Amino acid sequence: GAKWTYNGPEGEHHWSKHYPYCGGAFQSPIDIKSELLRFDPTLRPIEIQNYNLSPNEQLTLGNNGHSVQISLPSKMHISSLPHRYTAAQLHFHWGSSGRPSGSEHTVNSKQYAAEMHVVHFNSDKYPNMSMAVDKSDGLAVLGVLIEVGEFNPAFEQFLRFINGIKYIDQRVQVPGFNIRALLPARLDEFYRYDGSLTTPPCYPSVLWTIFRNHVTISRKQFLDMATALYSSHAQESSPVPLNENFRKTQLVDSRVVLVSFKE
Ligand SMILES: NS(=O)(=O)c1cc(-c2ccccc2)cc(-c2ccccc2)c1
Ligand SMILES: [Zn+2]
Repeated sequence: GAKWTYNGPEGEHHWSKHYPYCGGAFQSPIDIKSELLRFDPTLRPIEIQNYNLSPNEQLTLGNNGHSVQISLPSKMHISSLPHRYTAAQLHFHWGSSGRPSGSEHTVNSKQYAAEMHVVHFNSDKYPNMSMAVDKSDGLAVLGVLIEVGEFNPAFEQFLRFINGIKYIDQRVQVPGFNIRALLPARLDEFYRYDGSLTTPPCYPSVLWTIFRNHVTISRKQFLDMATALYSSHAQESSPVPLNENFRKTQLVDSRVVLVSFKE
């Protein structure tokens, strides 16, 4: 995509020059602070369909220069929201080998090692992702906070291929696996707020669901993700490591964060 980075002259403080929404309201990520929270008894558990993919299905694992992403089949969707939200892709944000804190959302100022985003679009109202991406009810993203701890076999299903996508625009096909296994056990405990894409063009089009409980990956798995990738092309003489790909937390203004749990 167009040139933007997380640091330097095209870093996040300059995004709004080419992407005006990045300087606007309803921006993500945010620091989820206790004093912002309001329990909402009407929040239903997240219900997902067709996340358990067969190994006979192929998924595209790619390096887009800003993150590692996995394309998702359109049979995967969220069925518990007011409209059907169909899966498009999932990707990650992480720190670096020297700084194992690279989540985008923080909880009472605690930053996690990394964060996964599963991006869906409102397929009831829009024919495809491109038509949905800039509409206020266009996208629903599931956010999972990631800590370093126990080894996570589900993450291994794609991490074992990561050396095939070291450089920008490289892609490999990987066998399908149970994407549900990447999520925490409890899909009924989450934070909910209206926000935006956390990358340019920063459209305020995202219904955010951040699960309360984090998942863990091992230190080696974290290092694989945080040190394997470059945002430069394969033949470039000076490779540019792809890490610290998280946006800083944004102003909440008068937004409230709803929670589905009481204590
Ligand atoms: N972080 S995010 O969830 O807000 C996000 C969503 C989408 C997104 C994806 C499909 C449709 C619509 C929006 C793309 C990115 C992205 C990450 C790295 C590089 C470029 C773009 C990030
Ligand atoms: Zn993201």
